[in-house]
Amino acid sequence: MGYTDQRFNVNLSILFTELPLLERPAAAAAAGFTAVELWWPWIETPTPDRRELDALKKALDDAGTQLVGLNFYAGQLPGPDRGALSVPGEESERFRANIEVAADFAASVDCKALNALYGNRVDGVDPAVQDELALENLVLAARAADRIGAILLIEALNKPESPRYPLVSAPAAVAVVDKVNAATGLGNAKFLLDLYHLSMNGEDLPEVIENYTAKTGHVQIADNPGRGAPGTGDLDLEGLLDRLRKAGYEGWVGLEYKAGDRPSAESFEWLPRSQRAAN
Ligand SMILES: O=C(O)C(=O)CO
Repeated sequence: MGYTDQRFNVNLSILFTELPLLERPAAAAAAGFTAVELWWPWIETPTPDRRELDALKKALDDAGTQLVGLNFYAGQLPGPDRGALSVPGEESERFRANIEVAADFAASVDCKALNALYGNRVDGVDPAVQDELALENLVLAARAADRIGAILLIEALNKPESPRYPLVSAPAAVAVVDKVNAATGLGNAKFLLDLYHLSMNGEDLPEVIENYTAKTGHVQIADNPGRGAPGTGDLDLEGLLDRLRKAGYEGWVGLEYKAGDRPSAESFEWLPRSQRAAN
């Protein structure tokens, strides 16, 4: 048990961001990793030029890295936004325009998990209206994911850092997972269980693992406080990952932490090099 048994991947939207996007896959590979994940890399546009998509695919292929998770377009993230799909008007339209583009890109690199951030509450808009729009858009996203044999992830964030995001607990995110599956009948919507966000919310992590592992499609980690590498905070991440494994989780564990005051390549000392390549 312990870190030895896990399949780690590196989040290239939070680690290696000191490098241009197209250099990050090779940097992760040089650090010993074979799997990576990304937030939507083109925050200004849900529909980048074909050449940009091809260049990213080439960078992933040339580095020998497998993309194992991709966020749909989520507005300005990093930035004030936390998704677009529940935000009426232009942002929802941008999310819709992104669905097939993101799914086709994921298919082109054999990526099997698409993460759909829900979006912030908007002043003056009835939350029920936002939730209705969200369900419509999530159903479209789940169908697109299904078309390419992928799962659709729904993530809980943390309230202190995302005060306008409505899914700030595991039960809230899982309730949306259940609604999407009930609406599509596809069963491919899953919970993205991020131990950092949930611990920031003060949730009982062993209880969350016990209750929701069966509905979990992806896991992400960072230590708390600080969102740094394992060992920089107080979380028993090794013990929590053991619990997840015992509860039946065999999927990816995304390293979604900040390197801090050092180059990203120096932030993996907690994980022996021999355990970085996915098996
Ligand atoms: O914004 C974040 O913190 C995320 O985890 C996005 O996936």
